[in-house]
Amino acid sequence: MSPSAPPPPALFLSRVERRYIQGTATLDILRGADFAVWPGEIVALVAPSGTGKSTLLHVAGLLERPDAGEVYIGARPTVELDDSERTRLRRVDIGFVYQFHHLLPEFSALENVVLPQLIRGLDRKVAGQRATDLLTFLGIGQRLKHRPAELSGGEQQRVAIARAVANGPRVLLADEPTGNLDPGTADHVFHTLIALVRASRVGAVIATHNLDLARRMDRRVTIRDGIVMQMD
Ligand SMILES: Nc1ncnc2c1ncn2[C@@H]1O[C@H](COP(=O)(O)OP(=O)(O)OP(=O)(O)O)[C@@H](O)[C@H]1O
Repeated sequence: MSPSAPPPPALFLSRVERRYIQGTATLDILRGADFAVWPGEIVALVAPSGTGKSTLLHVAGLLERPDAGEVYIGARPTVELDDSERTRLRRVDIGFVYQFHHLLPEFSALENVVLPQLIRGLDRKVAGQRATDLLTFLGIGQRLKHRPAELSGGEQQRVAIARAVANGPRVLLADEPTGNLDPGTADHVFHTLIALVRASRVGAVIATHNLDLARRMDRRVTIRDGIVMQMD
């Protein structure tokens, strides 16, 4: 690649197909979906229930293999990689945020953000400093030693966001990240999430039913007949 070549998309799905067999029926959920997300871009994924949002996130996050097509993380094709290489790539390059935070209850906020970095092989001190910086950026620097049960829902979700970006991923995938929060808290968490994505240049896909939040992202896409389409 020449020095002046633009950076590749953070995430690129090329002609992705994914189908499920349910009894005697075949469900063609993704039917040749093309979808690119650029570094620093935040894309809202808004589509009716059952159209394939989670499927798309699972394929993009290397949790499921497509039946056809290719998934690029940065410039790297992933479909032909073996399971251990896909797991490694997932740990380093992809962050996930779910509706329910899935934090480890017996660990503090800080430890929850340190752990994925240790699993990746980072030094404990470096990991601790990065976790502290991230949690401070997200406005919960005063809660580092609290366990999840001692935090509010919004605080828990901010810890989950810090954990998702702790390893400096290229791609952040979020499935209704504020769906479990009251509107005021959701707004605040969303705001900090956006700020973090902008600051870190991660490419983010956020599945949501909340059109108000979707309008505040860079771009909105939907899934229609198994294809990803721009909404506006
Ligand atoms: N592992 C699976 N086996 C069989 N069918 C599946 C599987 N996973 C998903 N499906 C089906 O594929 C379709 C799409 O599911 P998916 O979870 O991607 O939809 P969604 O758009 O995320 O929905 P929601 O907004 O309700 O979460 C659904 O009909 C679902 O039942």
